[in-house]
Order: sequence, then structure tokens, then C-alpha cells
Amino acid sequence: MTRIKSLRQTMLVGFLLVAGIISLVAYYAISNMVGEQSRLQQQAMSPVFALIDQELMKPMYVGMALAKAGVFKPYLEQSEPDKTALLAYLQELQKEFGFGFFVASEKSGFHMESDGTDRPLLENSTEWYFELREKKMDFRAALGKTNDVHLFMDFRQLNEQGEFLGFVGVSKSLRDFLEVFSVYKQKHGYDFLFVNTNNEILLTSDPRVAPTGSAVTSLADLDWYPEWQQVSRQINSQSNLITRDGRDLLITEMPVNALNWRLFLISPLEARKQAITQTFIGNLVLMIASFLLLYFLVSRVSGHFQSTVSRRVNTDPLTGLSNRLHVEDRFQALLEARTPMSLILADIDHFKSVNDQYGHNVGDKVIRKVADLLVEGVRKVDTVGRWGGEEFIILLPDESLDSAVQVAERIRESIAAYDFRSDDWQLNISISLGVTRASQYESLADLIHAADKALYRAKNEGRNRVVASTE
Ligand SMILES: Nc1nc2c(ncn2[C@@H]2O[C@H](COP(=O)(O)OP(=O)(O)OP(=O)(O)O)[C@@H](O)[C@H]2O)c(=O)[nH]1
Repeated sequence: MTRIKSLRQTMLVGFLLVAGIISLVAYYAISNMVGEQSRLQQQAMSPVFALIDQELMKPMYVGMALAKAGVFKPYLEQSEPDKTALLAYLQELQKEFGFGFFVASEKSGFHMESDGTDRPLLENSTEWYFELREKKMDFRAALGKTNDVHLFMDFRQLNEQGEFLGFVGVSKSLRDFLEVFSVYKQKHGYDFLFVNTNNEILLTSDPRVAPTGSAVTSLADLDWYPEWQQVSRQINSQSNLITRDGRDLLITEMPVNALNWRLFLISPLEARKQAITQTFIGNLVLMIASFLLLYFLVSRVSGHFQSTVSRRVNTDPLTGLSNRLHVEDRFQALLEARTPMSLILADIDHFKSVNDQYGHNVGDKVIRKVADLLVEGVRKVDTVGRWGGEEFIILLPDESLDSAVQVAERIRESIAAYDFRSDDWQLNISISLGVTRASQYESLADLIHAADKALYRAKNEGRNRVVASTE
């Protein structure tokens, strides 16, 4: 009972241990995946912020600072400003910051750029100026429609009295953007698109949809956009997975508030998948190892349980010999295998007087010792069982009656010669044995009946002897 209880406890502890390991591994696996996903997400995003900052925000803030400081106002307030000095100033700024600067004067009606361009402000050639003036816009970032497309950031200029003086600002060639973008694309593996409120693509790393002097591509013209829009509406997410031509694309939308634009990041998932697959394989190996451990533990525990149970079911508790059940099973197995065998039935002589004289404990000790001597006297293939109180049975496969009689005789002698003793007792013990041989298809009961008759004769003939069955 105690053994079963401790077995149960071991199993419980084992299961708890393995459940704990599996939970830990699962937790570790999930947090690893999430961690990996976040790492990749961050890895993808951080260069984008650097890009926006360096390529867009910096020109915008420089333009804004110059406009606010009013550095061009002296030129804008004069009807005939010193254009040579103005151009020199614009060029100096371009050299300093690495992008273009421009001034468009309402009073003297010209538009001058740091690359030397100087053109009159006319409704049919500088529409942007008149459009911005009409709309009274303070700031706008837009593409200039010339052959060499530029991004212009225009800042409105007013004098002290609030009268309109013109526009000043910065410009960057789209070619410059494309160069920077292709470096980013090569390094980080994704495309990006900047679109304005009209969904027009203003800046992009994809030359196929980059604006030209004559045409601007709309977001709606891109093959992935309708599906992306539908998914993002459905699940209310700005980051969605789209499959195009067998490729998984993760497309993320982010607002660029300062410019009133939106940025779309299009990243193919192959590289990300590889990293996640690696993490997954690592976790899978851990999982399998845990399951193997669980399997190992369960089979160890169940194996132990099974052998304990089968030992308990098949063994006589006093002697450790096979019990009746096991002897019967063993006999059946030999019968089915058509193995010829002999059978010995042995009984301790005058055992009642041992109990009566020395008590049951001494009687038990004698029974145990006789059992040991029986086992010592036979082969490994033979089965020694306790049939009743002081009665034993031995199955001897492939043994003829004569040799079984010889075995019985040897055992009898060894027991008769053994000095059964302890501090306060000493006994002469003998056994009587009946031997029989099984012919095919005989039942165990029949065999025992024959052996019992022989044993009965041995007892009658004076005990401490072997009698072979004559049946
Ligand atoms: N100590 C002990 N005694 C047992 C056990 N099983 C049976 N006995 C005793 O064994 C004795 C068997 O006695 P009997 O069958 O009368 O025969 P016997 O005294 O051995 O005499 P013979 O067999 O005729 O030589 C009885 O007293 C039983 O109580 C056991 O497990 N332990």
C-alpha cells in the first residue's frame, strides 16, 4: 500500500515537473516569437524614422527656421533687390545644408533658386505660386512639375503689417531621394511610398511608380492597395499581410503629420520568415525534448508500476516464489508451446510440530529457507512455486521422469543435510516429494493429482523420500 502511494506521489511529481517544463518551454517559445517579431518590426522601423528625419524633417525645419527668422524679407520687400547678392546667399545655404533654397517675390515678380534658376512669376509657368497665394496656405510640401522633379517645401512670408511678400523655402531633387532610397532598400529590404492627402505618390523607393514631370501615380493604381485597404478596414489595423504573386508582403501605414502625408512601408516577409523559422525550430527542438522527457518519465513510472503490480500478482509474499496463479500461467504457456515437462510436488515433513513447538515465526523461517534450497536445486528455466502452506510445486520443462526424480533426490538431500538453526532453536527438516511426467494435453489438475498420489506414498513410506508416479 505504501509503495503504491509513493509510486503515485512520484508520478504526480513527475507529471507536475514535466507539465512545468512544457509550460515553461511554451512560454519561452511564445515570448521568443513575440520578441523576434518585435525585434524585426523595430529593425524595420528605426531606419525609416532616421530616413524621415534626415531627408524630410531636416529640410522642413531649416526652411521653417529661415522663413520665421525672415532672412529673405529684405529681398522680398524691395521692388528691385540685389539679385546677385540673393543668389550668392542661396548658394551659400545650399552648400551648407546639401539641398536647394528658393525665394519667390510678390513685389518684384521673380522666382530664384539656389541652382541659378531665375524666372518671372507667370500664371502659366509658375501655377503653384498663384495657387498657394489664392489658398492663403502658410506651408505646403509638393512636387514641382518640371522635367527634373523636385520636392518643394513652401513657406508663406508676410511683412510687419501682415502684407503678403511671397514664398521662400527648400527644394530637393527627386533623384537625390531615389539614391538615398535605393541604399535603404538594399540595406533593409523594403520599399516605401510617401503619399499626400490626394493619395498621390510623391516619394518612393520604387522607380516604377515614382512621379515624373508629366505624371503622378495614385495609390489606388497599385495592385495591392484595394486588398490592403479592405483588410485594414476589416480588422482595423494599419499593418496587414498581403499575398502578391506568391510573396507575402507586410504593408504598414504611418502618418507623417508634419507634412500632412502618409508613409507606406512594404516589406517582403522572406527574411523575417527565416529568422522566425529559426526561432521556431529552436523551440520545436526544446518542445520535442520535453515531450521525450515526459514519455521517458511516463514509461519509466508505468514500467515500474507494471513490474511492481505483476510481481505482486504473481509472487508469494512469504517466500518470493511464484504463487499458484503464476504456476498455472507458466504451465499453460509450456502446454501451448507443446513443451514436454515433469512436475514435482514437495511437502515439508511434520511441519505442524515445528509450528507447535517453536511458533509460527520459526515455521515461516523454515518455509523461507526450504524455498531458497528448492530454487538453488533447480535450473533457471524451472518454475518453483508455493502451492499451499508448506507444500511446493516445481515445473521442469524438457525434463524426463528419471532426471526429474534425480533433481528431486538432490533437493531432498540438500534439505535433509541443511542445518536449520538460530540462537535458541535447531531443527532437522526433511521433505517428501512426488514426481510425475506430463504427457501432451494433460491438465495441471490431473498432473497434480498424480504427483499428489506419489507424494502421499512417500509420506506413507516413512517420509524424507522421493516417489515417482506410476500413472
Ligand atoms: N508457520 C507457518 N505454518 C503454516 C503455514 N501454512 C501452513 N502452515 C502450517 O503447516 C502445518 C501443516 O500440517 P499438516 O498438513 O497437518 O502436516 P504436517 O504436520 O506437515 O505433517 P505431514 O505433512 O503429514 O508430514 C499446519 O500446522 C499449518 O498451520 C505458513 O505459512 N506458516
